[in-house]
Amino acid sequence: MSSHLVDECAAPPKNCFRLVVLGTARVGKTAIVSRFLFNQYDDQYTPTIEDFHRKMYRIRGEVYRLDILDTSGVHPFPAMRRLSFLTGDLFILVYSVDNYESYMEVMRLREQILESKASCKTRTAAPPMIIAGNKADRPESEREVLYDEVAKWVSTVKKCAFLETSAKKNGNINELFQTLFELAKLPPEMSPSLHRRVSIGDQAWEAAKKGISFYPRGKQDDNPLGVVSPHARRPSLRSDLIEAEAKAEQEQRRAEKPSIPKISSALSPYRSQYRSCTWMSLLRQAFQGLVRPAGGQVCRLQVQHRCYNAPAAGHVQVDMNSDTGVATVRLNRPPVNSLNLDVLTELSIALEKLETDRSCRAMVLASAVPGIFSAGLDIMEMYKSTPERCVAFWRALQDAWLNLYGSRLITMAAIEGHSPAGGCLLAMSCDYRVMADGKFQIGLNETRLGIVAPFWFTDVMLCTIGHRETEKALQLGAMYSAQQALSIGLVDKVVPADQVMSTVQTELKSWLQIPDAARVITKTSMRKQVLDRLSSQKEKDAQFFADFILRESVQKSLGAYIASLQKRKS
Ligand SMILES: CCCCC/C=C\C/C=C\CCC/C=C/C(=O)SCCNC(=O)CCNC(=O)[C@H](O)C(C)(C)COP(=O)(O)OP(=O)(O)OC[C@H]1O[C@@H](n2cnc3c(N)ncnc32)[C@H](O)[C@@H]1OP(=O)(O)O
Repeated sequence: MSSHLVDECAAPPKNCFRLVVLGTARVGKTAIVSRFLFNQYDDQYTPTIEDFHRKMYRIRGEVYRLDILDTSGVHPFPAMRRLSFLTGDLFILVYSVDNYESYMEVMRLREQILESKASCKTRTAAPPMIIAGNKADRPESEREVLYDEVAKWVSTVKKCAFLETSAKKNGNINELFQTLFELAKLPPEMSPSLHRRVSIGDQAWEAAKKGISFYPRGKQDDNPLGVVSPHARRPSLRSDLIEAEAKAEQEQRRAEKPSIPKISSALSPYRSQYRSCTWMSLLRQAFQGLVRPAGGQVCRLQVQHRCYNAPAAGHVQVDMNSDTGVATVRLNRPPVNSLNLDVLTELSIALEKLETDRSCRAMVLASAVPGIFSAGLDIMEMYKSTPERCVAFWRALQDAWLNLYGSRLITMAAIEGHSPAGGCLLAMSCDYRVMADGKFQIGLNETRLGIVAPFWFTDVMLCTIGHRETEKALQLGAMYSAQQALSIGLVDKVVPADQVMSTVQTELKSWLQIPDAARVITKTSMRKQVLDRLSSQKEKDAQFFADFILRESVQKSLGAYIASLQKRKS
């Protein structure tokens, strides 16, 4: 039976909750989830990338839905991680009693969740959380985290509980969920021991779905049921938004005060602040703490992004060919694909998703806008902006670049148009570049705008064309034709515009013949130093960018450059 039938008895928004499970690798997050859902334990360790589960309940005549996000402890996917903070209603933070560092990570995670929630002023400033000290079955001699130390810390923090657990021995798993559900004021029957686990097709569940009594009269309501949806998929951004709105409306109707505005109306005053403001951009701004709710009222933003065929994904289109394992990612922000906060966020999330998609081996970065690859960073993000916005924007760029340059995938740029500055950075960060011959230009032209290419732009160019060419290119802010770019090694192949894509596909064939593991190790070892240089100083770099770009002299140069672009047009 398919999962949509489970959803036939859809839970009302007020009864839908998202539980996010976080912690470092190998602490037993998936084992806890597996005990909770299936009462199973698997001794084999397989790193989780991100798993989504859904459990439906029928409790006292009402339907409830619990979505569970089992997150990765291994991979650094910052955009996905921040989204999980934003969309979670309740959290389990897991450490392992034999690993002190994993406990430290739990403390950091709690801070990050609170920071993220506070920044978008969601209804729950401190969401309910429980700390699970897992692997409590380990011998005392291996213990690195003392029970008393954690208990003492947890007693000082709000809306937080603590239990030691053993997913292996099924120790305290029921209690863990029961305590969390109590803390979150959810029905206690949601915990494993307080409802009957049934499967789809079970007569009791089918009867409950139809609202008829399977049991003798009056008995059904006393028998809470829980069913795991076998094919649950993460909801799209749009359906999450619709649901979040419905939930907020419902709550507004239920509670006479305080009134909770519709999300759209709560956020609408902010739409006018930004050009082409989409829901994705509102998510992004909330994500970065830039959206404040209207009129001092509270609103809840519970959204999720799915990159494949997500109807709400506007600026980055992903087309995954599962036969070949090749994804095509197209920038789609007319007129010139300038990279603003939204585009960079969408790009980051798309890249993270592809990175975790085991069927994906290669990615072609291209444009959906004719005649342009990307005009680079959106100058309007840097002109007359605020320090907070500048930092948020720069962090988004850093994340997108780290995801692209550090990707395990074969990455190829199909440059079918102009590619200045940030556009050139994206192209250079791929493994291979094919450019259309003709009038199009590519290069790092920052000095012409009166700004300076950051050290990591420079590093990538150095790795691509060497020291001497980079020195000249950067000082002059040189823009090259495709043929000139080919001659200095800035691109790998130049072909007529209508053959760029087919040439990329042909080139890909030989790259795909190389065993992935060997290729990835080689790529990683060659790029590590450059990636580490930025990773180790991201915050400093973001602050430095904001300070630099907001200097009066730099703003003046940017203003003049914008005017020159407009003049050239007229
Ligand atoms: C020791 C000190 C170290 C300090 C270092 C610290 C920190 C680093 C600080 C700063 C680093 C910043 C790094 C910056 C990177 C960048 O990417 S900056 C962006 C550079 N991009 C450009 O210069 C491209 C400019 N655009 C063009 O040249 C052309 O538009 C084109 C891409 C060749 C396309 O030409 P065409 O097809 O003719 O289109 P139009 O020129 O008519 O443009 C259409 C509209 O789009 C607007 N636009 C163009 N580019 C951008 C852009 N990048 N951002 C925003 N808007 C852009 C253009 O103005 C037109 O708008 P209107 O229709 O007139 O409204």
